[in-house]
Amino acid sequence: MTANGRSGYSCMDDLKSHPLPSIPRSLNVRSVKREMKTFAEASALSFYKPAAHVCFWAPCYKNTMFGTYNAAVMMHLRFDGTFGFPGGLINRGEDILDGLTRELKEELAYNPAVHKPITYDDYHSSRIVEDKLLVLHLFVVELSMDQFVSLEKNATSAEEYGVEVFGTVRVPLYTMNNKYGGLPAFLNNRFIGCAKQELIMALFSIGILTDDQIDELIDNANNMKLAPNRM
Ligand SMILES: O=c1[nH]cnc2c1ncn2[C@@H]1O[C@H](COP(=O)(O)OP(=O)(O)O)[C@@H](O)[C@H]1O
Repeated sequence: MTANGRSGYSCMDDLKSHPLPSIPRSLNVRSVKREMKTFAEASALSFYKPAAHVCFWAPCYKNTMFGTYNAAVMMHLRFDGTFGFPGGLINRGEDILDGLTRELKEELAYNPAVHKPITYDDYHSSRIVEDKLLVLHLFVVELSMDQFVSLEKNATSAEEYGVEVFGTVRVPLYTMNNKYGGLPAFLNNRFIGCAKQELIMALFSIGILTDDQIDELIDNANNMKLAPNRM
């Protein structure tokens, strides 16, 4: 069983029975719900171009002088200066997992034999971008901390490092005493497309954040006046 709550999907077609994930209260708004599609609905949009991205995470308890966190969650800095998840466009006729694996090799030097192969059980959700005719599939993949750290270390040897991607980051999952430093401040970065909402959804599905914590997080992120060194 995965953080996505399911198991036993062996091929792309199996995902057609996958329901919509539960959406955190703060994202349960019309604009988000309109874009979220079940895999079956998304696959029926044959003229949309698919892309797949992955949120790698690993359980890891760390108590630092800035805050405490229970998981390492990976995002990366992209060529355009925004944060997003590793992954990319799937070629016409290509299996989604094959395309995702190809992209991850290019961007992260990901090696399924070392870092754990991604399976359809790791599928989380799909969203459409109507004006770009895109369907964006998100996978949420739990690694061991050893696998996660190996992926971080390998990333600088990837073919696309310094071209399409400028390094992985661990998302700071705590909120500092000033109620802004850490995750609220991180959320005020620029994110590609719906990646910020995908991050919040992934943290909710994994069980790292509850509805109440997400509400508070968004309030704190919006409340930049609490930051001592605001720009
Ligand atoms: O983390 C993400 N979440 C959701 N959408 C993303 C993310 N990263 C990129 N995208 C979107 O996916 C599409 C493909 O972008 P990407 O740069 O990953 O593909 P590529 O590596 O094949 O060029 C773009 O429209 C981009 O806006």
